Amino acid sequence: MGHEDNSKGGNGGQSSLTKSLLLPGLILLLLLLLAVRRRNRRHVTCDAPGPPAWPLIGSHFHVELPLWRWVEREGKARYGPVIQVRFPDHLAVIVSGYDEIREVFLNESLLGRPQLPWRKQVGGLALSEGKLWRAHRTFSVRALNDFGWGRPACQADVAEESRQIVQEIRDRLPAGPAPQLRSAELDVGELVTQSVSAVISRMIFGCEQVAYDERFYSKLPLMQSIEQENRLSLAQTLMRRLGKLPWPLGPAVRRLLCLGRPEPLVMEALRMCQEQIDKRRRSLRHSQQAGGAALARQCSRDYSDYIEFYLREKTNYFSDDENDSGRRDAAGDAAVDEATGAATAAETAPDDPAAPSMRDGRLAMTIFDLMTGGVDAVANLVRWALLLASLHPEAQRRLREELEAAGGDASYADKDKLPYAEAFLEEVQRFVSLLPEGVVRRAVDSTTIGGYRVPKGARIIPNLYGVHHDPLHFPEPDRFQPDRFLRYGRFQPSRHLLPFSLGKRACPGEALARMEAFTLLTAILRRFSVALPDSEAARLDSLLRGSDGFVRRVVEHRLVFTELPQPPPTPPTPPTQQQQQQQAPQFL
Ligand code: HEM
Repeated sequence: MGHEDNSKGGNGGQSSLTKSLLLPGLILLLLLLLAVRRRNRRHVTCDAPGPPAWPLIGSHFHVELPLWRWVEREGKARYGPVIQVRFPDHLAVIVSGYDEIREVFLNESLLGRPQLPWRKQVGGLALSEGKLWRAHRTFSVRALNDFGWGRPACQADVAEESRQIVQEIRDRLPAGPAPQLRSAELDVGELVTQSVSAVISRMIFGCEQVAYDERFYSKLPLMQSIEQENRLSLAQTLMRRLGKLPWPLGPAVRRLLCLGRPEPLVMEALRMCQEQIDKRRRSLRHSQQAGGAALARQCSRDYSDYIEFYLREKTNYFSDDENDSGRRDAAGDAAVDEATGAATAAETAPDDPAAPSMRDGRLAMTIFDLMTGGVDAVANLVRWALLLASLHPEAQRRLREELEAAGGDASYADKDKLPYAEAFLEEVQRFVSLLPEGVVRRAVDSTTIGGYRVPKGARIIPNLYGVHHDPLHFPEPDRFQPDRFLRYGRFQPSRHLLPFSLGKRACPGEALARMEAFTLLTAILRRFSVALPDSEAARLDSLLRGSDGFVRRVVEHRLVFTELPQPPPTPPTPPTQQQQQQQAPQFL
């Protein structure tokens, strides 16, 4: 009995313990459920259709990368023009219809970009947001527009570059007996990239160009960060998610995985850029000491370069509290200071506008963005245009006839006389869609797209390839047909073609890109015919597929370049009266 009583007493003790724990447990659970409900109410969830999503791994196994290919192959037909895809560390919304993409580009709540922890506070153009982005954007667009980028003076620079590339190609052709046309199989990819990068580096750094260095152009932050983002493995996205956990776990994971610091390659690129900025600053100072005359002698152009503009105008554009929130990301700042050798604000004499400051680090980031944005896309546009010209001899013939009819050395200023050349390049942009997913945006506030709710923080991917290949707007979209951009013999652009996007975040380099691509392509095709050699024809499918990067790069290939009979050489255009009268600018 005593034993029974004891055991009863023991069970009774356990059950009273259970009872006393049950009530607080239930209350805790109830509170948790209420908190989750409140949170869900506060946080808008996306109601767009999409593939199934599983806890932690999201829709990882239901989609393929790059997303635009998956959307075109099956996603669009199954889920429609707005699709949500959940990844372990973020929600992506892929938008394919023209009306919906237009809505994205013009929506103020979708002006953000996915944020890399270290990049947030160091500015740059392409991946910053808020006030910081606005300040850099206003500054850069002003520099691009008002200081001659895309204007006649700058056109002369590009024309000079196109003469040089033509000469380089000629030099690579074997000498032959006089009446026979000289011909050779060449890969001109690097020549084109060098030309484009020479133009843009002269515009940014002035006359002292940065020597061509492939690392500098292929590994720059804009490309690198976006491409890395697009290629993250499941394990990497899971790590990212762990890094978002609350203190102390999240910060510990971030520190362990070095998530808050720029890549060593980015640091190297920043350092290279800072060296150029310092060099330019010194030369401008010397030129000012010599009364501006030295610069005028040294450079034959009449527009400012980007750094010159920065040194002269920065106080008008940037204030000390330009940070979005006033918070500074210590790890990011320190890393960029270290990379660029820039002094912190405290070390900088406030009344010395030429002294290095933290903003030099930001200038370096913006320059990277302009150079990577500028070089890779434009060089690939010209290379795609040459490849497509080689596959369409009839288009090539019409283009050349038009160039001959417009006069031996017709330039970009004569483009109204060259509607077929413009239509040809427009069709290259459509057919290839160089940035098939544009540049990813981020919702800075909850909003809607095509009537679907989209929460703050979601990444928005505009499927530009999909719009450019929509049979509703471009019949037989997989046929290369420049004539679709001609009407009664005149160039007729289409509003459904959006290679440079629209609205406040649209590509700031559009005018320059169009001018460069047009000038280089017409200069090359005026002097040479291009054809695909048999050795390359065997892998035509992979050539037409291109690479699956952020920019659809042309894969390496050779074309047969045959020199055409030369028109008589025309002397270089003398400087205009306005150009001669223009005073050497004052800086520093
Ligand atoms: C064929 C050539 C080019 C194409 C197809 C292209 C396309 C684009 C697109 C689609 C965007 C994204 C806009 C958005 O999010 O709405 C963009 C942004 C950008 N592009 Fe271009 N681009 C080209 C050439 C250039 C050139 C020559 C430069 C530099 C001079 C440049 C610099 C930039 C920069 C800095 C951004 C980021 C702008 C921002 O976020 O505010 N691009 N480009």
